[in-house]
Amino acid sequence: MTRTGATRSHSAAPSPGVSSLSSIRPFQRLWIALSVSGLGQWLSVPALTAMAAVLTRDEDAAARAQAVGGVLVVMLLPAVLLPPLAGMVAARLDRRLALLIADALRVVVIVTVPLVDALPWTLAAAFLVACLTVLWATVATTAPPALVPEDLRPSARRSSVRAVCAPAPVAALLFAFVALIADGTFGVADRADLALYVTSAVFLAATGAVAALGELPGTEPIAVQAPLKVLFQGPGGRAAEPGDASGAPGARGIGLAITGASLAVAAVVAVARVYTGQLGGGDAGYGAVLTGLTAGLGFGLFLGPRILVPFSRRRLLGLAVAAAALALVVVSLVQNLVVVAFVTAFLGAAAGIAWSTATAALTGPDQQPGRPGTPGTPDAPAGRPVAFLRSVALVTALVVSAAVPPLTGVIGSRRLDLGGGVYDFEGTGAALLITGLLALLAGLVAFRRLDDRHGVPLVADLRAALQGRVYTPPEPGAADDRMVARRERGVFIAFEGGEGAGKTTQARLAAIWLRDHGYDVITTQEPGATKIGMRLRAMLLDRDTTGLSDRAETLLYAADRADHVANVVRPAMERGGIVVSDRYIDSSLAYQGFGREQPVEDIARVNAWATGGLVPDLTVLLEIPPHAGLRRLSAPADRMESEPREFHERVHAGFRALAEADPGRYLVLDASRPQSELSREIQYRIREILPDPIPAGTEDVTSTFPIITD
Ligand SMILES: Nc1ncnc2c1ncn2[C@@H]1O[C@H](COP(=O)(O)OP(=O)(O)O)[C@@H](O)[C@H]1O
Ligand SMILES: Cc1cn([C@H]2C[C@H](O)[C@@H](COP(=O)(O)OP(=O)(O)O)O2)c(=O)[nH]c1=O
Repeated sequence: MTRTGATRSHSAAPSPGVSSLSSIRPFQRLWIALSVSGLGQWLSVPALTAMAAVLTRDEDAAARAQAVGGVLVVMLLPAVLLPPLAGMVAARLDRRLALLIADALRVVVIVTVPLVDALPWTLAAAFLVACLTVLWATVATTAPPALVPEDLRPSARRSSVRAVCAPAPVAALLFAFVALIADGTFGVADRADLALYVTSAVFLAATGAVAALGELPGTEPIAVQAPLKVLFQGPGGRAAEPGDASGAPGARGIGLAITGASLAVAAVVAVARVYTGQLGGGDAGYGAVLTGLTAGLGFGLFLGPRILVPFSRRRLLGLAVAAAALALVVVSLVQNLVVVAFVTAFLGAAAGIAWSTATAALTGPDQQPGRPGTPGTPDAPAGRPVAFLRSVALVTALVVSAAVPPLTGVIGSRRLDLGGGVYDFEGTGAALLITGLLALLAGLVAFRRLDDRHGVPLVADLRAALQGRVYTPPEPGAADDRMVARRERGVFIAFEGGEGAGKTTQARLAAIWLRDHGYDVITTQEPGATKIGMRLRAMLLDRDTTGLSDRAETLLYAADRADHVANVVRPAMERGGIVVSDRYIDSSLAYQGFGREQPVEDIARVNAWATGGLVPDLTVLLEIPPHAGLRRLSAPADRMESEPREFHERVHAGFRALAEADPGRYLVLDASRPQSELSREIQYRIREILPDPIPAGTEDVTSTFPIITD
């Protein structure tokens, strides 16, 4: 989640155990069989869509686009709806038998498509192939790990996912090659046949390879998550709550980003066959565009963890989605097949970067699959968030495949009179343009929601990252270095975060810096800034306090806050001071709301009443994983610190959700960074909200004041 941490966490080191995997013969043989089958699986998509296009060749572009879209829809539906059923079937079948059935039946179904030569059967066959693919994929990702020792299973799992996905660009290239041969050999009516026969042959080869395998042990459990359920429940596994406290910080923004990236990728796939036809390319052109897209995706997945290492991963995610969307806009406007193929490759790369960055952000630095230094990290902890993103992508692709082809028909061919000239466009291009703009909107909103460098100029940040460093704002220049004697209303700055995040340290450093510049600064904290507050604090934090109800705890913190605001904060602000508080209302929302699982709105209401609605001008949120923060503390744990890990995880996610709900008021920082860097960023942000400088004449006088250092 945090910038530098997440970046380092999935750097370029090889996955542990890969070299040992290659020495396990049964695993290798299964891997090869799965890769061949994977090739057939990816080849079946362009082959069946091309068949649908051939069968509607005498109809208009909209009808062709809908036939192609129909094939894509029926191929995606099983992937969205059937995984739980496939899991149940796979669990009851011998693993090898399940692979054999899936491969052999796909040989038969696909070979019948050119023989029957009719659209309804093409659609039905596409559906059957997709159902078999779901069954196959369930076994393909769970069978290989059972063949390797326990400690190699995580890398075996990742390796089998690669066997399933990596053949996609090879399949697209093979399709383009086969289409070139078919174009020169067959009549228009039979041009898609060869690709289908080749697909069938690939599945036949896979069947043979599986038949030659030995017994596949079924020790690895099959736990299949239903995509729609995962989508509804969110990455944390619970139904989404206001502010999204589902245990995966920023999940909504990340989900939105993946929606944007999937919109762009799926729109290209949905109209590529018809669009390339309109640009003068046949199936070979279609294959070339798909090759660009899939190779770009693969390259982007590889590049994601390695590109712009010092740059905020969250910013990178938003930017990658925006780049993919802009590429789609270019694809929609440039009516040249070669350019379209290249720009599509760029689109794929941007989407690949978005995917790998999103999964890294959701699974967190400690749970990165393949992270160096964590050999044997099981995929399980990362499984749920990745399943969530997969569901988002699948459902987006399904909606796009169902909606974009009809949209091309609704728009139709048009001529735009631009005064000086005319611009002819087809419904396909216009539908791509609309989807591209939607994806761009998703990317920009996601960027805003996810931005963890609020106030840091993007261009300077990017430039610094290109030079291999993290951008840190400059020291305040002479012109900003003005002093302020007094003003009518003060400034209220709160420091928030979990235990040991460095709130006290940073609040103190900020106060010193402000005092150095002549401000009247009041440092304070919660709970316990007043006499009454001290007594409440003792009650709240003493480990001897047992049986305190959650509501009573909430009210005691609110009582402390009411006293604090009435007797310390408001008087200081009324005399124009700058109040720096170590914790404020957000602590109650995070601890008593998210942590204790009480309704956050109720806590907010009680506290708004207690404080007369006083909200900080700036809240600095210092983020640190709870276990790391708690490790920093040396004193014996108090009543709150001794809460279980899950409590602190909820508090952590709660703080993040609060910041995301009102990004303008927060500065969110990775608290694992060095203290000096953090305080520099805090100073930079505080300067934005400081009162106006006083006239220069007064400055001459105040600049001679002695510096107060604490
Ligand atoms: N950025 C940092 N990096 C490493 N250690 C830090 C950092 N900031 C604070 N610390 C140390 O962590 C401990 C807890 O810091 P503190 O400011 O008391 O946290 P909090 O008030 O959030 O509980 C202290 O020992 C402090 O010196
Ligand atoms: C202000 C506030 C604090 N707390 C908790 C958080 C801390 O565990 C504890 C305050 O302890 P304290 O030692 O002051 O904070 P820190 O450990 O961050 O330096 O009270 C709440 O649960 N609700 C609140 O509203």
